[in-house]
Amino acid sequence: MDRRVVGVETEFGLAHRGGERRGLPPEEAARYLFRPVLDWGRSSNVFIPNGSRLYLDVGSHPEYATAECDRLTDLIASDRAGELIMHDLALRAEQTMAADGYAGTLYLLKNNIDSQGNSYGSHENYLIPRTTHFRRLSTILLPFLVTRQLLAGAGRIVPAADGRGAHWAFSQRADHMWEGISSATTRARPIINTRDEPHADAGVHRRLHVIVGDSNMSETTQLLRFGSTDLVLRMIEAGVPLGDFELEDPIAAIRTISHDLTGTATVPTRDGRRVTAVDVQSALLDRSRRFVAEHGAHHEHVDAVLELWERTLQAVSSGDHTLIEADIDWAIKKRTVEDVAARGGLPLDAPRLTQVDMAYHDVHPERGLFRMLERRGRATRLVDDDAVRRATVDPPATTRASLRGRFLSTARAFGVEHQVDWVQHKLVERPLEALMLKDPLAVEEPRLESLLDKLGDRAARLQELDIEQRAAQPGPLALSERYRVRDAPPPDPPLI
Ligand SMILES: Nc1ncnc2c1ncn2[C@@H]1O[C@H](COP(=O)(O)OP(=O)(O)OP(=O)(O)O)[C@@H](O)[C@H]1O
Ligand SMILES: [Mg+2]
Repeated sequence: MDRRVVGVETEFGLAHRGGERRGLPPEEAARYLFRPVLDWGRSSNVFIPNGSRLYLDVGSHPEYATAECDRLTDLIASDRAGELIMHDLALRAEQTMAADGYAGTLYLLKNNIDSQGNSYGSHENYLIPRTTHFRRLSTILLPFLVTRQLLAGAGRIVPAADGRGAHWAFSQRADHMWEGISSATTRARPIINTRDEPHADAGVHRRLHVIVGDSNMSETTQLLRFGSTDLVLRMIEAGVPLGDFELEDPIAAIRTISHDLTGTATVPTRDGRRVTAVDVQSALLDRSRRFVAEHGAHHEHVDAVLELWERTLQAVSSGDHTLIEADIDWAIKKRTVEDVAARGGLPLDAPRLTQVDMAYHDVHPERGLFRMLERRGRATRLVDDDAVRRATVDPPATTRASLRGRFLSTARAFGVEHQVDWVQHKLVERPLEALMLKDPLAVEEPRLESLLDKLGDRAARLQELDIEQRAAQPGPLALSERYRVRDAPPPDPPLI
């Protein structure tokens, strides 16, 4: 597929530290966090004008699912917009909590393990043709994902246990995966989830649901994570021979690989060989290079993806992590922790270093450690602050999310009851005209226009607000109204 639709869902960790009193438990803090969302959409599961979804399930891990994107930079901007949106909600929650006598600081962490060792996810969704051979997903995609942590792991200090001292791991999620491929998400936590909800034409497409990824802070890590996965999927879809790396035990392998920063630990394949993560990744990189040389680059970042992929494998196999210390999350974090450790003469299991590990994922734009590093030029950027801010209110222009955003904003501007999800657009007063947009790449739809026209003479009466006008509205920017209905023109003066 030349244009692949991708979306990523992020669950955030939440911690409230009280001032004089004890902080609120995360469940309660989460309820405060989502209060403006509930006021705005009368539900804790809402689609917002930038085409994305905000969601709070039972429990304490608020979720943001990006709109469907088909350009990597849109995906990165939309994902980062989610951080800003959550941060904005956190600031408001701090104020309401303080007013209720719970003054304190609310920390929102884009990581995957809390201090109690609970894990929460970062789920990727890729549109793939229904014809994709399932067997190839397990022989190629699964070993790719098991070893992809070298490229896209968020890194973690593992406390001493079972006779092994504190050490670094590539991935936050690896120790929390329990199955290779299955249809359950929560209990079994499979690397690839086979639940079949394509949010598209089920006769033509599937939505591949990948549950194994760590949440990333670094934009370049995101580029490599989504860009390399897309390339591997392209080769699978094109039927390119890719060898067979099917692993004997993917779950044992993902753990072994995560805990070996040298990349030299071997894991058994089904056909009785032993391979390292670098072996698997190098083979797939090599084939990707050949594939791109034969078929051409299908988007403007392909060369950057290949270059960073190669550099990352070199960094792991040579042990020279400085090669990627501004580009790949685990290496950026590791360097920072090592700086702090060296300055204070601290061992790796020092509590201060665990704090640094957590602070790396704090989404607060000033306090968050990753953001600080970025400001100091120690993390490479691909999208600028302005693009991220715009992505909090504007949907990506090249997918159906643009239609969803407009439908939602228009219906709200007229105060008309409506229902929206990834596919559906419905005005409650006109249920029979509900519109299912099954093509995720649709950006024009005459039936949607005529549905909107039923709301009145749009062109004449709706005025689109710019981002500053929206920022001036009360409430979170992401929930601000996109249109204002112009006042009716004043009546003509009476003739005398
Ligand atoms: N056809 C599609 N192909 C690829 N990605 C899609 C497609 N449709 C939607 N997405 C993306 O998939 C993600 C869906 O997230 P969401 O969590 O809301 O859905 P879900 O996984 O079906 O539901 P839940 O997590 O509540 O079980 C979003 O990031 C969205 O952009
Ligand atoms: Mg989901």
